[in-house]
Amino acid sequence: MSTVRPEVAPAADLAVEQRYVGGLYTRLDDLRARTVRRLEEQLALVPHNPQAIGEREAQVELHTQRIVALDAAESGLCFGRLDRHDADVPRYIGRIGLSSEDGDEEPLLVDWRAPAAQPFYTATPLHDLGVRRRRHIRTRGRTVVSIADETLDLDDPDVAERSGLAGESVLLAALNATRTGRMTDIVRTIQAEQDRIIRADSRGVVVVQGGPGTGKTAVALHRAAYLLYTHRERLARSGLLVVGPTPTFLRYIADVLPSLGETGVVLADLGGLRPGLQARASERPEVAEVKGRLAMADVVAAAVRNRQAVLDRPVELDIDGTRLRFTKADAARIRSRARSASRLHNEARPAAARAVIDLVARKYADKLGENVLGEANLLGRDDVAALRREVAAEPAVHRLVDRLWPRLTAERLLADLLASPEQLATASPGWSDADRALLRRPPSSPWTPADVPLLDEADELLGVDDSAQRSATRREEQRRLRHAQETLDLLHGSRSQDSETAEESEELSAGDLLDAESLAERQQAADTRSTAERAAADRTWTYGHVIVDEAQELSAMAWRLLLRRCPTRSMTVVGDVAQTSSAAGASSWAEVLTPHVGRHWRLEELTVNYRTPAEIMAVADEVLARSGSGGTAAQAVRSTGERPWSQRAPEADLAGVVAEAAAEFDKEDGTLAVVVPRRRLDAIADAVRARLPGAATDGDLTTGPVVLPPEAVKGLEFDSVLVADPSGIVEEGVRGHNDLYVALTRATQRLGVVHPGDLPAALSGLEARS
Ligand SMILES: Nc1ncnc2c1ncn2[C@@H]1O[C@H](COP(=O)(O)OP(=O)(O)OP(=O)(O)O)[C@@H](O)[C@H]1O
Repeated sequence: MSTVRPEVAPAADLAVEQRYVGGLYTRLDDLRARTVRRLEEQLALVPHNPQAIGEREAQVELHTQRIVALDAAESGLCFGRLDRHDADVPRYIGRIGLSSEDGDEEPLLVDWRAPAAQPFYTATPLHDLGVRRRRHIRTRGRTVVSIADETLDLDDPDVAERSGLAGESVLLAALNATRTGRMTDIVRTIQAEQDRIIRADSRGVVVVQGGPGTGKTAVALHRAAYLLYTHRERLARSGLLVVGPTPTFLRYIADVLPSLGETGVVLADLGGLRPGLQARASERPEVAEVKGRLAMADVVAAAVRNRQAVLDRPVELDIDGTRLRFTKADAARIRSRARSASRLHNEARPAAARAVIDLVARKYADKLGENVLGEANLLGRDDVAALRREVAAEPAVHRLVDRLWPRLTAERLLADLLASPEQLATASPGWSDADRALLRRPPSSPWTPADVPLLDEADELLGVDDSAQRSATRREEQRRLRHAQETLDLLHGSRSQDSETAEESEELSAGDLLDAESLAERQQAADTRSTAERAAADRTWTYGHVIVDEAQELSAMAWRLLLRRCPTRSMTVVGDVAQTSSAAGASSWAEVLTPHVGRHWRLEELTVNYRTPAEIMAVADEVLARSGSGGTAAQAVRSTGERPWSQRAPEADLAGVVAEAAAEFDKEDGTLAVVVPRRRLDAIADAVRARLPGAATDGDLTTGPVVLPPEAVKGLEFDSVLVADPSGIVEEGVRGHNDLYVALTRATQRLGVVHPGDLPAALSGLEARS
């Protein structure tokens, strides 16, 4: 399957394609120059009212985006050509669509996402979709450097030998290329099984299951670009969210969408999904597992309820010398009045405050107007109203309201809950002490990614007490209205004084067309942030489409958060249940998704591994078979002829041997990762750094070798991978075999394993070296 058979076209063809591609670049330059001119014109405008400012901003945004897209198309503008049975002119496929100036029916270049481009990815000799020949055009800068042709003709004797991979030689060249530490796009070589998923209907939840290296991330990102192209208007308004496992992973994939000309997408990891918070602290996997359980939704809800008018003993109040008693039964009355006012805690607070004041005022009036003869209260209605005002101004009553119905933020609620054994116990009836103990933490501990869904859950129940905000908004509206009226009065006044001729008085003035209200509306400052910026800053934003990568790692609570962000359930979920490392993650898609979307999801599978050579996959498959995860490996698409090896090192020398092996790998081209059990991270990183001073333990993969624990290499890939202490990785992880499987499958070229003790039986396929 992996033989590279160049399908080179004659040199004359190269000249033909160079002429055509040259023409495309001329057109691109022309369009760019025109767009720059339009942008400059807009920037030179001096808008005189807020509406014009808004319009100008929109135009500036439009032209800027267009320039960004045109610039992104520069590299590899055109990469394909289709010759069809029933058309005389060839169809060229590229990164963007370009039409000819005189509006010819056949565009100069068809955007890879357009339906007309699909046969480039999916036509086969058996289903040729009207295509006679598919040509892959490779360019460097603006120069065509090679052409590879595939004839889709069943009578062609070459066809029978082919592997079924579209553009095999071009694909294999891309797969063999050394890596840079940043993911690149695959528009030139998308394969048919990937294309089907990229273009799948946007409605509903699509789950893409596939072994390591099958292109799940690549497919997810190209699908994002495809959906933005196909549903541009809708998604421009509602936004698209891509969720990945770690900040390092997000940095790794960050260039792909911009290289496809798309910049308006929100990329976030779980810890970054709460606006204004970067939850980056780490915690033990057992703790994250407990926090991720669905039952935590009940715990958070109970924690909120337990902060609502719960008294363990009566409160004595002193109002102007009069002593009053506020009982547990009184608190219960407040609770039911406030809860019937709003489901949301903070929104119910004004009702709680009113109920407390009413009740205290009544007790006060009863006491003051007590009739010793046992007859009706001596106070009249006005007296009672005056007492109510007095009670409402009383600091002791304010303190009582704060105690009975505190204004709560999600952060405060959760910090209090996790720091208080009593609050935890009341909020989690039926839980084991051991699980509760896992949740406990000191009050000012930093937030972890697993806290983010809990904070979000709390926000859903707390809401905001926006009464202060509402009255500020009302005041601001009134101010604008007054100002608008004054403006109109001024205009009107000046006209009546100045208009001397009948003709002038016939002219329409602003006051004729506008009333104060609509002028005030126009004067509202336009929100000039892009959709992505607004979405990223708003916790309650709901996206038009959500893409989740490495989705097998998400806990049930994280799913709840994401599904709230996507009420339409238009989602693409990609992952591999055989690579789950977190205890809270998934072992089957049905188990994860059924509680949230029932059976309304469909499964797509990817079966070909584009990353890992067959020699390495043979070893990794053995680990997978023993992991009991039930995952299925993907078929490796190429082999390198280089066998992965193992080397034994005495425990005392482990770090040194690993450093030496790393230095050896580092002589090869491309990127290098050393994957180690977390507990050995510092020692091995120090040894590797002593040998290779550029080595890092953080997530910048572009600067040199990295030493990382298995959970940090999820989703990434490197030319060379060195795994240290495989048994340590298996023992340390909650799903240790999965972690080892992930580590082994990161390599695109070579793999070595250094082991202090016996080699795990699953790795016996490695070539032992001394
Ligand atoms: N059609 C393709 N053409 C060229 N390269 C491809 C293609 N499909 C996948 N690749 C490359 O294969 C590698 C693996 O892809 P990707 O990271 O998307 O796989 P994955 O399924 O997400 O892997 P994992 O589950 O291990 O994280 C990447 O370098 C990607 O660019």
